[in-house]
Formats: sequence, C-alpha cells, structure tokens
Amino acid sequence: MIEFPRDSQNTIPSSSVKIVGLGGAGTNMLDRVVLDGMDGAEMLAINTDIRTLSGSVARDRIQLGRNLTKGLGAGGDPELGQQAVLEAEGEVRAALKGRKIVFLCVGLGGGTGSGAAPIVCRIAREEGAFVVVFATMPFSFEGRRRREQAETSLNELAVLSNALVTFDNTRMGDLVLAKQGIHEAFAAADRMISESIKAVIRLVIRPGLINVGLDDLMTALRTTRSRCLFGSGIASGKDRAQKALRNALNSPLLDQGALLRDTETVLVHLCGGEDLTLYEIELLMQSLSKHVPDKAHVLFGAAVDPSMGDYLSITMVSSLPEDRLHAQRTSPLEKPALLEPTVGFSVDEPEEEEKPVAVAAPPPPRERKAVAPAMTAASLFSDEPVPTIAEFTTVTKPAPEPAAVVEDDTPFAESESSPFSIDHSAPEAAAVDTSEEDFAGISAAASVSGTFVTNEEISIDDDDFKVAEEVSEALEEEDEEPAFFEVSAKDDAADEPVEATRLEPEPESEPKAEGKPVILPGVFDDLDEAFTDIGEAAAEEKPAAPAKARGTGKGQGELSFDGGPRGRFEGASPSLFEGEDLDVPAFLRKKR
Ligand SMILES: Nc1nc2c(ncn2[C@@H]2O[C@H](COP(=O)(O)OP(=O)(O)OP(=O)(O)O)[C@@H](O)[C@H]2O)c(=O)[nH]1
Repeated sequence: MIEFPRDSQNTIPSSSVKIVGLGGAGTNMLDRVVLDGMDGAEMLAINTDIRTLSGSVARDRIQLGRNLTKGLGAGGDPELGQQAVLEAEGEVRAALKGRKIVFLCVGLGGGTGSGAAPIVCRIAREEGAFVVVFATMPFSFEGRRRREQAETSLNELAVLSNALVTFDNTRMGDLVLAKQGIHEAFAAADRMISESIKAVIRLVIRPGLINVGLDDLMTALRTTRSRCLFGSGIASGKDRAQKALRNALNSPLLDQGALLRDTETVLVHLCGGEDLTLYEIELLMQSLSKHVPDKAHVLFGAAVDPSMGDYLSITMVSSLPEDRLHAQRTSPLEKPALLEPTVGFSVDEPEEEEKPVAVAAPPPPRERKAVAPAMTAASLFSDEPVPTIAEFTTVTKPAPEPAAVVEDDTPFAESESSPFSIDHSAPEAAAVDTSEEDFAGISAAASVSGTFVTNEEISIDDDDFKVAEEVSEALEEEDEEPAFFEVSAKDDAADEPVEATRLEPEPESEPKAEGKPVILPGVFDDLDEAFTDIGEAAAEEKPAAPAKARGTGKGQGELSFDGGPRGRFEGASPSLFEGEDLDVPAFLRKKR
C-alpha cells in the first residue's frame, strides 16, 4: 500500500535542527557534514579532547570534563566519558534547549562517545527534541573490548533515542581497497554518514509536494533492537528515475537491495527539479515495489527543488529487526558482481555503466600455481582501478592469534585522541606485535609467493564471484589449517571463468609457516617494507629493525638476493618478463 501523508504542518523549520558531533569520531563526522555543505541546521561539537575540539569547523563547541580529564580524551574509558559529560550537563542542556530535532553523530567504542552519548541523548529528549542517532561500530580489528563497549552504549541508545542509524565501520571499510590506509576507510565511512545525515535532514525539513514528517521517520526507524537500512541515489538525464533507484538500491547499507526484501515499512522520498513529473514518480514507485514485499507499508514523500536542475534524487529509509539482519547477512548475495557499490548519494555516470569489472588474472603461457591470492569479494566490487600485476601471497590461518590483528585497545589507549590521528603509515607506530616465530613463519610464507603479470582485463561473472567468495570465506575461517588455492586463468574471450581450486596441504618438505600468522591484505605493504628494511640493513651490515615493531628477522639469513628462493617454482623453467624472473618474490627482485 502506498500512503500519501498530506499534513504540511508536520515538517519542522530548519532553525530547530541541531547536528551534534560527539567525541573524536563524532567531531570528524560533523566536520565532514559542514565541509560537504549543509544549510539549515546548527552544528555543535562536543568532546573531552580539547585538541580535536579546537580543530573542529563547527561554530559551537562544548568541552567535557574540564576538571576531570583536563583537556585530554577519556582514554577509551566510557565511565570517564560519562562523568565528563555530567560535569558539563548544564552547558549541553542549554545548547539543546528548544530544538525540535537533534542529530547526534558518534563513533562508539571509545570513552567519550560511548560514555557520553546516552546522556546527551537523554538530555535532548528531556528538552523535547526528536533525537536521531548516527552511530558507528568499531572496525573488527579494534578488538573485543571496544566492540563490547560499543554494544553496551548502542543498547542504551536504542532505548533512549527516537531513531537509531547504525553504521558498521568494518562494513564501510569494504568500500575501500584492502590495501588502502585506515584513513581512507574512515574517510569513506564519514562521507557515507555525511550523505545519510544530509538526506534525512532534507527529507524532514524540505517543504514538499507530499511531505514526510517526523512521525513517518519514526515509523520507518523503529528502534528496539532494529537497525536502520538506508539508501540514496541521484541521477540525471534519460531514465534518471530508474538510475537513481538503482544507485539507491546499491547502497551498502541495503546490502545491494537484499535487505529490503524483508522489511515491513519503507520511507521513500523523491526530490527533483521543476520538471519532475508524476509519470516519473509512478515509474519509480512501480520499480521499487519489485524490491519490497507486497505487504510492505510504503510511506512516500516528494519535493520539487529548483536547485536540483535536471537531477532526481531518491532516499529510502527503513529498518530491520536485528535477528533478521543477521539471517540476511549469512545468506549469499544473489547478484553481487553486477552491482557497483555506492557511497551514499551516487551520481550516475552512464558512460561508465557498460564497463566490465576488471580484475588482474594470470597469463596463459603456462598454467601457474599459487597459494591463496590476496583477492577478496570486496576488492571485486571496488570501482578503484584494478592493478595489472596481482601479487599472490601465502595466507595461513591463525593459531592462536594472528600477528597483525590487534586484540586489545593498545593503539587507541596510547593515543589521547581519535585513532584517526595515529600515523598508520609508519610501521613502527602500528601495534604489530610480531613474535620471532611469527616472523619466521612469514618469511617461509613469503618464500613461496609468486607474482602473476597480465595485460588482460577479464569480465567477472557470477561464477567468478563464487570463486572469489570461496577464497574469501577460506580467509575468514577461524580455526582452519592454511588455505591453499590453485588459481588458473582461462580464456576470457571464450567466456570461461577464473578457477580457484582448494588444495590439500602437501606433506612435502617445503617450508610451511609453523606459527600460522595471518597475512591480512592490508598489511602486505608493511611486511614488504619490513623485508625491504631488513634487506637494506643486511646490505649495509647494520642490525635489522627493532624486534618489537618488526620481529627479529630470524630466518632472513636464508634469503639470498642472488637468484632468490623460488619456493614452489624451484626447478621449473623461469618465467621471465622484461628481464625479471617473476618466480622470485617481488620484494627480493626490488633489491637486485
Ligand atoms: N567513521 C569514523 N570512525 C572513527 C573515526 N575516528 C574513530 N572512529 C571510530 O570511533 C571509535 C571511537 O573513537 P573516538 O571517537 O576517537 O573516541 P572517543 O569517543 O573520542 O573516546 P576517547 O578517545 O576515549 O576520548 C573508534 O573505535 C573508531 O571505531 C573517524 O574519523 N571516522
């Protein structure tokens, strides 16, 4: 059923809207909103950390815990964050007084955000505001403690807020290439959150032909143990309605549209320029109805905004009970390879639509064998250019803990402010506690790595995706033995898929990693760098890098720069490309 709410009194004046950024992450999100340009709302930054606070572009700022934390952050302790906000309760209350709607942006997992968010939320509600919380959950690599702190705070916010929109940083991190830095992952998350906030604000404050009110928003975002689904898309030109809808359905928070299939209520808002026609609206709503259950309650709003020009935007907001969300996530995606990921509002680029997704593949000259490639399902969806040289590296599974995974709070506890300020590009700064054993394991693993070179681009079809998914799943299995895959390239012109066959570990004498470290795709650079530094140190007859950050370098004596270990390719005829033996690991070839 489609419902057309017509009560224009239900919308609120923009002067009554306040966007609050709380804690380090919240302040960064708020800054992103300000920098992206958001009219019609006041911005307020709240934090314990005076350094981050004073760097914020928000006009209004409140420092928490002046006496308690004395300008420093809460050091990852929510208890401290809670006491700090209670110290400034009067100031917070005064700043929120008279607001009709408050958007609270916060990164959960740290001390200030997790501890103070429920209290700020309560104060805003007591002041009569409708409170929408945008909260991020920590990356999985941040460790269990942060995740638990985030969950506790999230549960409180679910009860206290009117609407809760949750973003999983890990999930949004999938939007960037695995090898890109954590800054990129945070930036991608912030962009998406900023677009979501702007879309929701537009939805409720822009006067429309058919208005959407706060009660509609509340209906769409029921809070008790449910998570928000959100998608928005924008397009112009011919078929703009269809394209905008497709872009919205591609939003990662809708799991490429899959999550809508189980929803009960969807709020849909369209906005176009003065040439927006009823016919377009009807077409779009008809298409949307194919993606939601027949019984779904569709709340609909539309607005004409001359500044949209030829563009048409669609915003969809819904929610799904958490148990169904988990069930959905464990079921396989249906057509993932055909959909491109979008970050919040995506502008349709018709020329790029036809391009096949490209992935580097091994060349045909002779069938090559390699062990678990650094290829994940996420990397297949990335619209970043795909390299033509794909490095395939041994990936072994953890026992007991992966070397590159941080299980405690160390990197953030060490910093008084947002982890955003950590220089992750410096390997010494990263909390990679690589043991001697791990390092030996990594050397052994690296010695059997190979490199494939290709100039070809191949298109990915569903079968190829399944292969990638299988590889990806193997990488995620917790209690597995080392996962080895034989990867072969077939002739794409003949429309044959890339194949990856799981291999049973061979009992031969080849050195295998005993410590079973996980080499995550994102740490390849660091490892490569570590090897390079050790190689340089050896060449200059200097001691290798300090053991704490880099491992001890044990086993490096076996690595020779002349010829180099050939691992699995030992004895095979060399694969030469532009005078280089591709069977020798790349980091060794660099040193020649
Ligand atoms: N999206 C996004 N998430 C961030 C950013 N910085 C940190 N986070 C996430 O937010 C969580 C909380 O970090 P902060 O906001 O810096 O911590 P805090 O709430 O200020 O707490 P304290 O630092 O203990 O005072 C982290 O665990 C990260 O998962 C950011 O810039 N963007």
